[in-house]
Parts: sequence; structure tokens; C-alpha cells
Amino acid sequence: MKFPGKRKSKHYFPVSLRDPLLLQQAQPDNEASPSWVVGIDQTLVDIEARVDDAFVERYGLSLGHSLVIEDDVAEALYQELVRENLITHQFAGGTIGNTMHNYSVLADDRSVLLGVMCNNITPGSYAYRYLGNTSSRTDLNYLQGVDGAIGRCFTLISEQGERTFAISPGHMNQLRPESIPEAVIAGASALVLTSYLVRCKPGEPMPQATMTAIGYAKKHNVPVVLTLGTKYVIADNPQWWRDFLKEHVSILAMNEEEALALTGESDPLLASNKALDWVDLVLCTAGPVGLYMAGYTEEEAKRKTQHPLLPGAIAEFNQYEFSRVMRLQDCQQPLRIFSHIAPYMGGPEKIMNTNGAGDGALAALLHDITANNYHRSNVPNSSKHKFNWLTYSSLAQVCKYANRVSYQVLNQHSPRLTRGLPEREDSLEEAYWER
Ligand SMILES: Nc1ncnc2c1ncn2[C@@H]1O[C@H](COP(=O)(O)OP(=O)(O)OP(=O)(O)O)[C@@H](O)[C@H]1O
Ligand SMILES: Nc1nc2c(ncn2[C@@H]2O[C@H](CO)[C@@H](O)[C@H]2O)c(=O)[nH]1
Repeated sequence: MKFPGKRKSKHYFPVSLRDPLLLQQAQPDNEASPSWVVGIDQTLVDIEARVDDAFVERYGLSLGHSLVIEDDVAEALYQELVRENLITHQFAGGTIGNTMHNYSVLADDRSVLLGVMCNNITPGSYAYRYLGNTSSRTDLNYLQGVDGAIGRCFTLISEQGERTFAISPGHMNQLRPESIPEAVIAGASALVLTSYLVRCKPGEPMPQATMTAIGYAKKHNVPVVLTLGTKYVIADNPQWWRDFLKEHVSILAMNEEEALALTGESDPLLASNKALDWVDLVLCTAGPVGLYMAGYTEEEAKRKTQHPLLPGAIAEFNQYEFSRVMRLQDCQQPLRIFSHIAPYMGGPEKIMNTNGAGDGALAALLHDITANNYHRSNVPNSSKHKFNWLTYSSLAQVCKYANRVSYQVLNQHSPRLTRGLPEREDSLEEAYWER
């Protein structure tokens, strides 16, 4: 496990030099990592192409969104992309697959991906590419075999950099409940899901597999993380999702559009505050506005920020952003805390597309949560674990890290990180953030 705060010399919660954990890190890595995250996804390869708006319309798609298409439409669309030579990239995708991969790259540690994989894989096939483009730290040993194709996600980028997804599902929703390994979920720091998992045809087993996994997570007190794939899945039935969050989910990741569909609030801060009625921790990305986080801390252990207090719909909302996050169920006297950060260095000079920037932010948050568990299991008597915290770092620090990872994804123009972040960066110094 690489620690999230290690890149920065001035970490808000410094790990003391005598920390046995740091000494241990100098030793060769143990194969079997004690800390991991597990996620369920629809196994998808992204087929990225540059198209005009007429193309999107012609195939009955909706600009900026993700829709499922029938096989004949997929075939016609694919043939046109090939004929017109429009395909720019073919790469492993899927919102949770990306998040598991990115987590493994950031933490240099194990994630487990649950989903389907073709029983027969030939070199050059989509399944082959999928495996080849996934971090060797992502454990794929629990994938369930299927006799058929994995899914394809046509990622259509407009001239303005907006992306539209057309999903050709193949067998991606054939994951069965009996393929969910209880022990893998029981030992995980988090179970990571997407709202896309319920978008299936009647009779497909994926939703049931997801509910089985949630059942195990609850049984073993593992936080369930849900990322809201697209506002349309939410807008179909917002109340159903609110109830779902309240009953099953601990950590919610969304962008401002999904936040609006879910809560009716267009202000990401108010939407995040509203979502705290249902979950313990919220990550709300807001494109060029940056990102917001909202969570709970223990009143007795709250910490005042050293950053300027920010105005907003909740006055001075970032007052206690230097506090660490706790699950509501673990708080004696819960206090709501909030933080906001503008895009790292104002964002890259040129953004080709924002695909995966939000997934990147979530991977950073998962890294911080897992690092906390790793630290707790190695140094249980550390003062860092006097309370049962959810995160290793303060809310403000998690925001910085998440934001930095989003920038990296934007800058490399692809949702899967090709390498980890630099160990030390001068640009993480405060002055640099205000460019
Ligand atoms: N136009 C932009 N300028 C600067 N930063 C940006 C821009 N768009 C996105 N970002 C950065 O990326 C982060 C996440 O962006 P965004 O809200 O677009 O994610 P998203 O819609 O969830 O993406 P995806 O669903 O593709 O993962 C933002 O918090 C911000 O730091
Ligand atoms: N699991 C899943 N991922 C999707 C879907 N639509 C788009 N994505 C992924 O979302 C990622 C970007 O956030 C892309 O890499 C896409 O593969 C979907 O319906 N299901």
C-alpha cells in the first residue's frame, strides 16, 4: 500500500517517522495484501470515435448520455465507424472497471473486479484487450465465465468534447449471484457499485448478483459505495434511488447533473447536504467548478480549517474541513462537514474530453479509505485510530487528492491512469492552487 498523503511533505495527519508501518514499507511487498477494494461492473470495452452531432441523432442516441442499443443498431453503427475511419481508441472501460484499475495504480495495491469474462479468448479480441488494459494489481480471478461476448461501449466524442455512450451489452449482465464470493467482500474496505448495474433486461441476473453482494457487505459491515452513472438512470425514478441509498449505501459519488436529478437541488453543495440525509459521505464533482465533499465527523474531534472560510448556500461551509470523516453510525455526536476545491491548476490547458474524470476522483477517495484500514490493521494503537474514522486524511485533503487525480485523467485524455502520480509535487503547495 502506497499512502495517499505520502506524496506531500506537509500532510495534515503526518505519520510519525517511528511509525512501524513506514519501516515495514521498506521491506519487500507481501504478495497477499491485507487491504483491498472490490467492485462489480458490466465488462465493457470503450470504442472511442470522433463524430458530429448528426451521427448521434441518426442512431437515436442522446447527446451527453449513455443509452443501451440493440444488436442490429450496434452493428450498423460499428460498420459506419469502421467505414469512415472514425475510431480513435479501443480500450478497457466500464465505470467500475476504470475505478478499480485506477485505485490499483494509485495505491499500488490490490483491487478485485467482479463481472463476466469470455470463456474463449482469442488474441486481439475485445476480451483480450480488456485483460491487457487492466492493471496487474486488479485481481480478475473471480470473473465469471460466459459463452459469448463482453459488452462494447461506443464512446462518441463531439467536436465540443462532449461524450455520448451507446452500449451494446453482449453478455455483460449475465453475472449470477452465486459468482459473488462472500469472503472477498467480507475482507474489503469497500464494495463499489454503479447505478448502471440495474439497467438490465428483465430476467438478467446482474441486479440480483448486486443485491447479493450488498447483502454480504452489510453482514460484514463493509461500506457500500455507489456512483450514479448518468442522470437519466436516476431521473427515471429519483425516489427509488433515494430509498435505495438510505437502505443500502454509505458513500455516494455523482456529478452535479446526477445530483440535481437525485435531490432536485442544482447547487452541488445543497445537493450534497441533502444526500447526507441518506448516506455517510458524498463526493460531488462539478466539471469546471471543481468538486464538493460532504460527510460526518465526531463533534469532539472536529478540526477547524486553516483555509479561508468560503461563502455559499451554507455559510462558511468549509469551517471544519480539516476533520476526518466518520460513518454516521459510528458518531456519538455527529457534525456535518463540507469542503470544496477548484480544479487543480485551473484544469489542463486543453481538454479533449472529460471522460472518466469523476471515476478518477472516486478512485482517490477509495485509496484514502483503504489506507486508513491498512494503517488500522497494522498500527491499531496509533492515536489515528482513537475514533473509528472512515478516511485516513481530512476531508480537505481527500478533496485535494481526488481533484489531482481528475486532473491527471483529463490531462492524459483517457479514463484509465497509465501511471501513478509523482511522489512529490511542488505544485501541491498551496500557492500553486490559486493560479
Ligand atoms: N472543464 C473543466 N475544467 C477544469 N477541470 C475540469 C473540467 N471538467 C472536469 N474537471 C475536473 O474533473 C473533475 C470531475 O469532472 P466531472 O464533474 O466532469 O466528472 P464526471 O462528469 O463525473 O465524469 P465521468 O462521469 O466521465 O467520470 C472536476 O471535479 C474537475 O476537477
Ligand atoms: N458499467 C457501465 N459503464 C458505463 C456505461 N456507460 C458508460 N460507461 C463507462 O463510463 C466510463 C466513463 O465514466 C467509460 O469508460 C464507459 O465505459 C454503462 O452502461 N455501464
